Amino acid sequence: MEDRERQAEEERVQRVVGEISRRIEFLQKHVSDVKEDIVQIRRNFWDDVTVNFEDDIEAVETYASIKQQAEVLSERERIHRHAQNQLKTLIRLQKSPYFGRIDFREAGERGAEQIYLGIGSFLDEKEEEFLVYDWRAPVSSLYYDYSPGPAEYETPAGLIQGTMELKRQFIIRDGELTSMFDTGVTIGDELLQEVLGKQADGQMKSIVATIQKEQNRIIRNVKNRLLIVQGAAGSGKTSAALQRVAYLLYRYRGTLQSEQIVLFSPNPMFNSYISTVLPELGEENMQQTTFQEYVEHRLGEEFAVEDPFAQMEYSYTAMEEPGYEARTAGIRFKADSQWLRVIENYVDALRQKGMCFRDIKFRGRILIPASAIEERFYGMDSSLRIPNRLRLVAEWLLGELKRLARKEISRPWVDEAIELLDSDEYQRAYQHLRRKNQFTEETFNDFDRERELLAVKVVQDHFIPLRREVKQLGFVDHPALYRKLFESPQSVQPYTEKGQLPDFWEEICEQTIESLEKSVLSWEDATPFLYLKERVEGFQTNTAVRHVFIDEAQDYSSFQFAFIKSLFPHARLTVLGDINQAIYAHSSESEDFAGLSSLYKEEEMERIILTRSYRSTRPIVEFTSGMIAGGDQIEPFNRDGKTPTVTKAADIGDLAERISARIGELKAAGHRTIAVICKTAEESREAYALLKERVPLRLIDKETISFEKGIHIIPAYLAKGVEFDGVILYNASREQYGRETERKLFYTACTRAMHELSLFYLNEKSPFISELPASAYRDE
Ligand SMILES: Nc1ncnc2c1ncn2[C@@H]1O[C@H](COP(=O)(O)OP(=O)(O)OP(=O)(O)O)[C@@H](O)[C@H]1O
Repeated sequence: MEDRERQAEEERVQRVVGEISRRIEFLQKHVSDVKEDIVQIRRNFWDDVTVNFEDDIEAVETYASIKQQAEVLSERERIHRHAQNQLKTLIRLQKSPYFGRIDFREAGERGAEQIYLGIGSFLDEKEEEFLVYDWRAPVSSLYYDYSPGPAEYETPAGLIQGTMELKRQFIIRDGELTSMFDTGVTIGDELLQEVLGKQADGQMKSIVATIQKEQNRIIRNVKNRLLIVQGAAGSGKTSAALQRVAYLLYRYRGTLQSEQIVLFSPNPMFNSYISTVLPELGEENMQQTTFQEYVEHRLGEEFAVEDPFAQMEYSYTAMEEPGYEARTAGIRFKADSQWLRVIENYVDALRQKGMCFRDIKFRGRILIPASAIEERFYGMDSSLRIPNRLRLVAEWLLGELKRLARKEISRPWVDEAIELLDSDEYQRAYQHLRRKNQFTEETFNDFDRERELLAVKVVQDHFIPLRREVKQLGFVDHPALYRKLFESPQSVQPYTEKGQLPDFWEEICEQTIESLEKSVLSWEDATPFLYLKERVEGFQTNTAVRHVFIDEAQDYSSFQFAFIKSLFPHARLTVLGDINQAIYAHSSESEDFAGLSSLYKEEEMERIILTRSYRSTRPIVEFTSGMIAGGDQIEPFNRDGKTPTVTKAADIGDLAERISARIGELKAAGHRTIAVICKTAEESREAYALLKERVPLRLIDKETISFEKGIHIIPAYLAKGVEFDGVILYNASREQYGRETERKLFYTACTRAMHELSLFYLNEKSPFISELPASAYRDE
């Protein structure tokens, strides 16, 4: 019976692959014909349009004819693009047309329908029968949500109920069926075992064939404005997020484009790590950015902005430096929604008084003093919103500049500038006068007129940057506005609720002023400063974006969430995070990202918790979950492996010796991606200097943008979100990981390991290890 089933499935695979091959052949011919058409149209473009500009009517006809021809071309190009995308999907389907089958009998029907699932749909030649269903089709959700028995799925037309009679999985490689198994409750432990047991190759993979039920809820959620996913390390948050992007693009095809989806990633390297998942699924990548990149882009060049990694480096290395406690308290306070309210209250108060303006200067002279701008601003009706008032002030300033430009013409510098003009400019002025018939034929008079014309031009040119500045509201002194909040410890009092301020406030003010004076914006000030600027100028929102994804969301502050929400007012938000990996000094402390969820109504949001961890072997999960509160809730996927090792090194030379030997062992065991994880960039550089003579390795820093297989040295905070076959903790000593604030960083580092985890240390091992039961690791 089993053999017969298998034979039938093999035959079906052959038949479907055969049909796909025929379709590919047909489509290739079609693509090449269309391409030929496009080449022809481009070549003969001007032959096929009638160009005649003799009079207005002819010109209109010419325009219409060009437009029509351009439309024909763009239609052919669209067909070409579409056919090529189809071709790409078919080529992938040809290798592996499907990965699953369900037999589903709808209630009231006699027979069951066989539904085969793959990465895209494929119809038979007559376009009547689905030989393969897209994994995102409504019926496909049965596969992910149910085991054989009663089952139901939602369609746009309503709920469909019935019975699933069979659920089967296939592995098809290069068009051949290599294995198949009928599965029960979860989706094929066998298949998952196989997938998870593989070596990493430096790129994240799609999980389409083995999506788990909980993950499917994340992928298919379309009801809520805010979806919060709290999931253990390695529980598939990023994987589910990317599958979700693919799902949304399918479900809303025709109305949703990939550019309307934005993903905030933890660092630039992460972008490269995940970049192949969507193309593998036949979709284009969404927009990817980091929050830092976004902030810097919006801030322009007003300040040198400290980057978040420099702040992190400070947090983990400067504990003994003076001012550390104050700065840390400042980082936390400025990330909180309390600080957001202070800024809101401050902006409200600015309607009455306190705005800061800059003098408008020209060649070292003040043309319009800040006081005049202020007078104008506060002379307006105070019920007008600040951004509207600023627009009116700008208009007034442009008028003033026009008036002042006329006065400027008689100044001596203008003569000098005219002297420096090249002959073309003279020629143009001369032509201009001629055209306007302003020549009088009296040489002296003409000379004066020419000089006047050139003077007007010179002044206008020199005023261009001033006018631009005014249009961009450059007369508002934002740094001074922000600075005023810190001028004295009392400055901020009127805007706080119940006068609440953090410890060390006086020192925080001093530190902030010191940094602003150097025109450096600390990372903790970057978002608040930008928020203040946007509130004053009027928020420049992005209304085109429909979905925003925030990965590693535990590293965002309440302030940053509020900012993102204001930036994308029409977007739905999917945030994915793990509170146990919150490694920034300002990180969210609560599981449901309280700062964020308070911005939404309860009925607008959904929370999903993922507790199953897929990345690491059972012994690694048992080791790492022991370090964190609530770790007993984390359920390892049952994959066996070696117990983590903890090795003491006698001295730094011995450490290098042992680590290079372990790298050799890991390589010999077939591991392709290996990371030596350090606490900071500083320690990574040290480790690199020590190891580079012994083993070829690559030092990863915050500038690194590509992720590849090989051996890496990497600071823990940059290893966020990525994974390695083998992880070596460079120095898991008490000195490096002894403070409570370092626990989550340590946990994040250890949870990057898929198959093997080795920890080394000098002197005394970290208490996060010694607290664990002795059976969780092997002392060496
Ligand atoms: N359903 C699944 N089928 C196969 N592999 C899976 C599945 N879910 C997760 N994985 C694998 O588990 C690993 C971890 O997934 P992912 O990086 O998405 O987890 P994460 O929750 O984002 O982790 P972290 O918080 O530690 O960054 C990846 O190798 C991924 O391919």
